[in-house]
Amino acid sequence: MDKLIINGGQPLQGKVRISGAKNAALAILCASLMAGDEVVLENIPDISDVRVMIDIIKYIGAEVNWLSNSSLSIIAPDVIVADPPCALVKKLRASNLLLGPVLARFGFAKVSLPGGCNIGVRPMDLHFKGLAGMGAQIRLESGFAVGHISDRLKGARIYLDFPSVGATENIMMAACLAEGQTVLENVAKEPEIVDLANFLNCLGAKVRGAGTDVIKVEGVPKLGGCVRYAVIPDRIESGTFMVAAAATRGRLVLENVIPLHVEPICAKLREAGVQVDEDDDKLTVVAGGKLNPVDIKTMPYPGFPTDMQSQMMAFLSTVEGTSIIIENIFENRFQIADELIRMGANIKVEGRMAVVEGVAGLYGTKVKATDLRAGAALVIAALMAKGQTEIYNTHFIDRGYHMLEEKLTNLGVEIKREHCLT
Ligand SMILES: CC(=O)N[C@H]1[C@@H](OP(=O)(O)OP(=O)(O)OC[C@H]2O[C@@H](n3ccc(=O)[nH]c3=O)[C@H](O)[C@@H]2O)O[C@H](CO)[C@@H](O)[C@@H]1O
Ligand SMILES: C=C(OP(=O)(O)O)C(=O)O
Repeated sequence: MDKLIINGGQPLQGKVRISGAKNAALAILCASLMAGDEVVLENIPDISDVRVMIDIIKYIGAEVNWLSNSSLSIIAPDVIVADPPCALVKKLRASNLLLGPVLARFGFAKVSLPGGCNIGVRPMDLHFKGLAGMGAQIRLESGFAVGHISDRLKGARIYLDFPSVGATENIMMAACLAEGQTVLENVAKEPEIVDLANFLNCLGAKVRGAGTDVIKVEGVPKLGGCVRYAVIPDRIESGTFMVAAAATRGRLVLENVIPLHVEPICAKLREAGVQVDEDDDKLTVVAGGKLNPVDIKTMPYPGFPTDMQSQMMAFLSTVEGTSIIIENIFENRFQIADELIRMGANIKVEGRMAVVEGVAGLYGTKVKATDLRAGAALVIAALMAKGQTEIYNTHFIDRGYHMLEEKLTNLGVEIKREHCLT
């Protein structure tokens, strides 16, 4: 176990380069199992979720080699081990994305129900409904999702009751190898879905409409390889640094960003009185003077992302006035409030609503991350706080932030990591 020790109170100043998107990279790693030839992926973040996913796909039989600290070569096998070990699968949420590709390519899959952060109930009913709609026999057996297909999946019309990111991805991937056309309605529109669709098309799939409510996939018998595919920048890492700059009343230039993907975050920061300027793949965030409280409701993209809610809560805890946050996606994402309260914040949680009364400042103390974004929020709180903060459970933060300490050190932060027993 490690802890992060941060001496706060300084505005963030300087430039930071954003890494590749965790959620796009994880889905694309799963999709690589469907490739008939070598795939070279670039802009892959070297974070613990990616490392675990690589271990899983290697176990399944893929040959995976790092070509640099952010690029990988993958050669998927013809014969696989279709039941990766539960201990690995349970380490991350995105392992649920193995089901569609493995089933579609190899006809059988047995994948433990995924693990990941405890941010709420995370069923897979929509994934199962979609795959079953294409002719797969899917059942839940002692904590495993087990799927069979007798020949090839069959294209179908599938309506999602909720635009689930994972269900959209799983069904879209499987549909690439189905016979005939699949029409997926009420799908998720997140940028990671578009990135995955672009990658699949690079392998020879025929996916249209990603990024809209309806995705149409014309199935092909097999997919090829891809000489080079660069994953999009991480919009949640971008948002985290933007909010950290605002929270510390700093001045930060973010490089390797797609401004459109962070528009919901830019909009809320501007509403709070933070200056956000866009220029191609760069964003400049400048905060100072009096800021305004804002209300936030998390929604599927292009709404405000649930993965940025905790970081905004940390920021708003020192903005004078009352901010209201409504969490519509994951019911346990307010666990962070207790830790912020330890640091002096004034937050009341009532079901899916949190009321944040801005205080003059936070103070450093010992706190623990309860999930990945709660960890990011505590880092932001620590950057603002007077004195020293020790953040425990850093393994959550390591799931999703590439070189966090190095990046913050370059921005003038005093931060170090120490091994600890708890
Ligand atoms: C690896 C990855 O990409 N993770 C992201 C993905 O998670 P994930 O793909 O798990 O999130 P979903 O979009 O599927 O979940 C959203 C909501 O749908 C519900 N649901 C989902 C599937 C299902 O079969 N049945 C069902 O009821 C969930 O309980 C949740 O309330 O999207 C979330 C929502 O933007 C993000 O917070 C996660 O960072
Ligand atoms: C919830 C998240 O990820 P996952 O779905 O991988 O748990 C996240 O990235 O904030």
